[in-house]
This record gives sequence, C-alpha cells and structure tokens, in this order.
Amino acid sequence: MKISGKVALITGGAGGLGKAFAAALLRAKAKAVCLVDISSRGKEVAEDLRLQYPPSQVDFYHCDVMNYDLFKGAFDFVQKRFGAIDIVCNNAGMAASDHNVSGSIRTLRLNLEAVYFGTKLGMDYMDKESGRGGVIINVASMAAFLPLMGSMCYNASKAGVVALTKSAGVPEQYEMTGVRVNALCPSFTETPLLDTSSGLREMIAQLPNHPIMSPEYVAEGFQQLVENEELCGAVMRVTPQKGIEIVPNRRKDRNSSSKL
Ligand SMILES: NC(=O)C1=CN([C@@H]2O[C@H](COP(=O)(O)OP(=O)(O)OC[C@H]3O[C@@H](n4cnc5c(N)ncnc54)[C@H](O)[C@@H]3O)[C@@H](O)[C@H]2O)C=CC1
Ligand SMILES: CC/C=C\C[C@H](O)/C=C/C=C\C=C\C=C\C(=O)[C@@H](O)C/C=C\CCC(=O)O
Repeated sequence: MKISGKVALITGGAGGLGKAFAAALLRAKAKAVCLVDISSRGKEVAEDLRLQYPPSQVDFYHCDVMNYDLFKGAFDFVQKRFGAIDIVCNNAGMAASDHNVSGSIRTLRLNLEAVYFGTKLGMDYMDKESGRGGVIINVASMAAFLPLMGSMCYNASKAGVVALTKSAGVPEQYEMTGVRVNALCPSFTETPLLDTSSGLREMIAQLPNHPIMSPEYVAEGFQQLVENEELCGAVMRVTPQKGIEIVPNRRKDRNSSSKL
C-alpha cells in the first residue's frame, strides 16, 4: 500500500513504538494519523508530531481499548473526521510478572482481547463493503517464540496475537475483505515498557551480542508490513542478530487443495 494520502489509527500511540510507527507513516506523507491511548500523554505526542510533519493531521483520541464500545468510538471518530480508514495498528500493550495475578489477567485482556477487538473493528470499517480495503498490523513480540522468564501471560498473549493474525490473514479471507493482516514481533526495544519489569534491563545486558533496538529500526519493519502488498497473514521478526525477516509460512508448502 502506498502510504501517501492514507489515514491511520494506532493504539498505544502515546508510547515508544506507537509514536515511532506514527512518525514513519507521517514521513511517508500519510494524510492523517490518530493516536488512540488511555494515557493523556497522547495529546502532547500528537501535538509534537503535528508540528513536525505538516500538513499531515495528527489527532489524539483518549480511550481504553479493552472496552469494545469505547474502542469502536475511536473508529467512528476517525471515519467521520477523515472519511475513511486505511491502516490500523494494534500496538497498545503491557507486561506483568507471574506473581501479579490481576496484572497478568489485564495483560491477557489488553495484549490479546483488545487486539481481537481492533482486528475485528479494522475489518468491519475497512473491508470492501464498508471501506476501500486496508491493512492491519498487530504488534506481538519475540516473546511469542522465546518466552520471557516470569511473564507467562505476556508470552501467551503474544503467541495468541501471532495465531490470531495468521487466522485473520488467510488469503481466502483477504480475497473477500481486501484487508491484509500482519504481525510484527520485535525483540527488546528502547521504550518505557522495559522499565516496568524490575531487573529486566540487567537481564538484557547479560545476553551476549544483544543490544536493545531503537523504535525507529522496528518502525522500518512496520513500514514494510504496511507497504508490501504481498504480505498477508505474515509474521515478521525484528531482532538485532538477524534484522528484519519474515517467518516462513508452513501453509505455502502444503497441498493447495488443503484447507489447513
Ligand atoms: N519495548 C519492547 O521491548 C517491546 C515491545 N513490544 C510491544 O510493543 C507494543 C508497544 O509497547 P512499547 O511502545 O514498548 O511500550 P509503551 O509502554 O511505551 O507503550 C504502550 C502504550 O500502550 C498504552 N496503553 C496501555 N493500556 C492501554 C489501554 N487500556 N488502552 C489504550 N492504550 C493503552 C500506554 O499508555 C502506552 O502509551 C506492546 O504491545 C509491547 O508488548 C514488543 C516487543 C518488544
Ligand atoms: C517487560 C516486557 C519486556 C519486553 C517485551 C518484549 O516483548 C519481550 C521479549 C521477549 C523475548 C525476546 C527474545 C529475543 C530474542 C532475540 O532477539 C534473539 O536472540 C533471537 C535471534 C535469533 C533466534 C534464533 C532463531 O530462532 O533463529
């Protein structure tokens, strides 16, 4: 998809990766980006980006994406304001350690349930019937493949996002909807999330040859998932060791008459 002139909605847009994704779209001349976040910091982030990237429009919509009706309100807002939605990024996320039961349940709800809401809403608003097609990027993590110790629900939520994205992105579905759905799985990235878990930075520092990546580098992968029309149901890993790579899709090796 050519980004120039397009309209995007990014959840968790007040945070590290969300802001970098927004900036990447704005540099590629998106018409408008709406940052959807529960933190009112999003207002300043939107203002900052608006000043940096005229004449693109940047809005902030305050919303808890774990509430389906409130999240739908964000889609209605963007649809009404700009006439269409082309790009949805389900990025809002959190992590909690295993001994924090309520935090772990919240992690599952935000990282997986709300990504289901955003994927369903993205399809409803962008499919060929109500919209003009589009692309959804769901932010998972390398934790989907290599679990972060002591964070069962974080790891499970991210593995769930990968499975959800593959289901939503099967080619047969794309033919009906015109909406591509892809997953982005970064390794450790320099954002405020790294400071929410005690001892994490020390643990990362002990990993051999494992620098923490910049949000701007991960945003390069994000931009490829948006732009490359070939990618649907794709899972992209972004790591300091191997760079930006698409995880091979086993489905392609199967007999074409198989539905699995
Ligand atoms: N930083 C890292 O090392 C990595 C992060 N990720 C994923 O990237 C995504 C973005 O995280 P970061 O930018 O790193 O963290 P962050 O903490 O900077 O950003 C998360 C954003 O989500 C927002 N948010 C939290 N609860 C919300 C809710 N209920 N409704 C709406 N917004 C809500 C926060 O206010 C914040 O702005 C997350 O899904 C995270 O799991 C994936 C791999 C690595
Ligand atoms: C508090 C939350 C903190 C961090 C969030 C983040 O999403 C968690 C990540 C968890 C695990 C990351 C593992 C990363 C591994 C690597 O980047 C590389 O070691 C992987 C490179 C190659 C793997 C070998 C292979 O399978 O090919």
